[in-house]
Amino acid sequence: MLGIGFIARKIFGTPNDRKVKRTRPIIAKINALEPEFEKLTDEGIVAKTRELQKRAQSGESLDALLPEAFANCREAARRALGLRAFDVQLAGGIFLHQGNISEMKTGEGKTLVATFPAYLNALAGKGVHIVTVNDYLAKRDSDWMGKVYRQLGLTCGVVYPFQGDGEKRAAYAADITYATNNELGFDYLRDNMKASVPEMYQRGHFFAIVDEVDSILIDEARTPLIISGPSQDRSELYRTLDAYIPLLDPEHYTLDEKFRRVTFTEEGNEFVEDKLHESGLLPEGQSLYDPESTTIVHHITQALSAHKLFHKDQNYVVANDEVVLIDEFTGRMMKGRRLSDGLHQAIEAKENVTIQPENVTLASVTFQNYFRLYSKLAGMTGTAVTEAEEFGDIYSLGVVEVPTNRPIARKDEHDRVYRTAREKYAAVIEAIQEANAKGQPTLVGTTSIEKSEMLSEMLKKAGIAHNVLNARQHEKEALIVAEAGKLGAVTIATNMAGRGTDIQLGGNIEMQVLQELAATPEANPDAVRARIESEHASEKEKVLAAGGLFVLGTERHESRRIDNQLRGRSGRQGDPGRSLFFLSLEDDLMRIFGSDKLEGVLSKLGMKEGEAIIHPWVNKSLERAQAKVEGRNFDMRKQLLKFDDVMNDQRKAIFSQRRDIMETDEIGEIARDMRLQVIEDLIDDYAPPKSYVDQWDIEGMHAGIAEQLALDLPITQWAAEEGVDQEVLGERIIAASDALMEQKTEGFGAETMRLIEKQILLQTIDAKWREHLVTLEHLRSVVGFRGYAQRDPLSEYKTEAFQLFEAMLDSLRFEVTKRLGQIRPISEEERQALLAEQVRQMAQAEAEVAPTPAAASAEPPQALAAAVPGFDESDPATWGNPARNDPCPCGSGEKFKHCHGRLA
Ligand SMILES: Nc1ncnc2c1ncn2[C@@H]1O[C@H](COP(=O)(O)OP(=O)(O)OP(=O)(O)O)[C@@H](O)[C@H]1O
Repeated sequence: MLGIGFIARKIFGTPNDRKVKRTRPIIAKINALEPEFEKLTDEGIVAKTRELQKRAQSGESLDALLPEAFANCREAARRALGLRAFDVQLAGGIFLHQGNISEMKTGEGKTLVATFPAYLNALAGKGVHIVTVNDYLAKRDSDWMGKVYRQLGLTCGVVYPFQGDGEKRAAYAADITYATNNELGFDYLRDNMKASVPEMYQRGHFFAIVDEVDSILIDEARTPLIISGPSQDRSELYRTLDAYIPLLDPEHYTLDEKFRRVTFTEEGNEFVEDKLHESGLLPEGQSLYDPESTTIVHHITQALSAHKLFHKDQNYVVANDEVVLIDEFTGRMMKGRRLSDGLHQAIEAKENVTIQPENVTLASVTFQNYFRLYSKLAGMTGTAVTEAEEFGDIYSLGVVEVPTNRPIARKDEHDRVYRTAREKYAAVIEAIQEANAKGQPTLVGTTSIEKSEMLSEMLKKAGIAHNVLNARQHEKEALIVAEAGKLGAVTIATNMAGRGTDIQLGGNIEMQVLQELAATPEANPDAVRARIESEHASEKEKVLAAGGLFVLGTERHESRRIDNQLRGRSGRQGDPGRSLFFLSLEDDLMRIFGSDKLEGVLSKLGMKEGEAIIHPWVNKSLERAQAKVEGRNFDMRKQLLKFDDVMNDQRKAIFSQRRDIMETDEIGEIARDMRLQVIEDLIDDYAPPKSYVDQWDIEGMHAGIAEQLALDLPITQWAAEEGVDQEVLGERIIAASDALMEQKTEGFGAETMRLIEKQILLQTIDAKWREHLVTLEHLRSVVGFRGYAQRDPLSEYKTEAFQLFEAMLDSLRFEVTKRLGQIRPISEEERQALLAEQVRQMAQAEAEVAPTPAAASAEPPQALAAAVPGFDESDPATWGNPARNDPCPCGSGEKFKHCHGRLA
């Protein structure tokens, strides 16, 4: 029976239908403008952009400009790419502009959709960021869509790892910037470690369109981005502990695959304890349960995890003496990403590669918090409804389903479930052969590099020609994708073939033209293109007749979305296609997530060797298992976010303080306020409020003042005077310390003093903040245990994190005041000595680099000769090139690298 809800939906439409309907009048306006814009010359299009920019920047709302801007953009894209955006694409663009997630089915052309809101919002002149999941897509999309922006008279840039400074700066200064979430997050962190505003790359966080938004804001949200620096080398420890793991028996540990957890049993603990005693890593008489053993327990547990939870070629690959992680969702190598807390080192020990030094966190941010910096956020995806709740909860983003341009013609068949993996793969090979025989291009999805290579071996044996697309082959990605839609092509892929893998039926014309022109440079490009286009048309005809692209899945992923993305490689733009998953009871997902019931049912049905069960009930029960995992991950992320929120508020406070300090002209006042607070604290400590003189710790105060303010004051005498209370004392100390600082300012000159104050403040903030991050991390791991004491870990964490933050600010004030008290201009003799030392060191450095002419010429000796006669400590331009470990010529007493050397 149909419920009231259904009838109501039929009459009134769903909320989604209504949202889509509301775009109709706007789209009608854009369409009505089309003939007028078609008539514009190329210059006319650019002139229109300039006009719109003026209007936007003089206060006209972007909403009001939308129809003209979209009409201009559509015309520009038609000229630059030969694609006329469909009405549904405009609708998708409108939703993005309104700060929503546009859900558009795979292959509907989201890359083009993003140009509309990007163009409109870029008119405001504050920069628009388009965020992609990987560097390949950032480059591809900025090349591809860059043509549209240029046609419109706007600039477009791309940001990528290891880019030159100038190029990156230009990319961020462009109207539209393409970048991965990683690069954006890292640049944000790096920017906030810089010493002055002009050095920063990002000019703010105005509007971001996040492509494949669920991958970035949901899958990856759990991973914090971390900038870290090396600390001590403990490779010996890792190697020693690693050697114990292979000696363990199954009763020594318990493995919980569902929660990805492995722990030692009582027996295991005893075994390990003995081993540690033998090697001397654990002192005799100390047990693993003693609090002093925390670190060693931690590391031996990591060694165990490295062996039991991390699998080569599934979770990571070993390449060039390095352990490189593989992204679970995209199947791509995550170069530079390291597991924390010694886990990466444990895996390195297991794989017997060089153990990289452990790192300490210098700065970190999660994607969730990075993206919450933007004034407006929007996203695109093929598959968001499964996570609509999370988007609403965490990012306040609404999800709108945009209808497809043409109905989907792909057939998604029911799963086929076999008893064993062996039977499953036999059936897979057979299905590939069958499709191949009629020329249907086939894309085979696998869940790991290992499995993709195993299947490749099997196909070789069966004599079927094919390509393999996995993280090992990523250089050839574009080429393999370009071929994958050709008649009879077979492509085995890991989940690298997901978002953005645009497989064109009959092959990719552009790629073929490029290849042919590279092989025969003398050929006429137009003739080559014409021939390839006509060949392509007939090949596409045959592929369509064979049924379009066949997507064959060999396992289901934990997340439904990843499965849907694989299916979505087929049936793009209304093309025909087919998708089918082959599963077995031995698959991880089935094994781990309640296949008992399933197995019972199947055995009752009495399956024969090689036979599959195909039933909608199986699909349903699998989807339930997947939903369960997704739900659990969601809860984990929410919890993580709550913890991270605490740090995020603190980070925002510190980063904004930092920026104020970089920009302010009143640094002297900030430093003085800090000093006054320090003096107040000192008096409170040694002469508490309402206490009498004979209760004061006068000696302590004298020493404290000497230490903090570099002043030797007659506190004892003052305290003996009639009528001297805390207030009078305070006034005298302030006067003395003000006088001292004034004297220093005169000695250095006001300008240099400001520079020094700024640097000391920034350096100290950075150092304190880093220490604080480490402390917070420790606090986080410790509060978990407190759960046993019936206390809520989160509120414990919040309270303590706040106290730690306040303590950090206190110690920041003390440190800055102390360091400023210690600086002094250097004397004439010291200056001479310093110069002599510099000359000596430079001569030595030159002697060392002499054998390589290039390096020697990089530091011309004239630089020094020119610098010495005019040396002026207040003018860094006259210092020549001090060595990093030398005292800073400004006379701060700090090493150059910690002082002015940081700015250079
Ligand atoms: N208006 C249009 N007219 C004709 N073809 C179009 C149009 N818009 C996009 N296309 C084509 O559709 C294909 C898919 O585009 P695109 O890769 O942007 O899809 P997508 O929505 O991002 O898919 P997915 O995210 O699932 O990979 C491309 O080959 C593109 O050229």
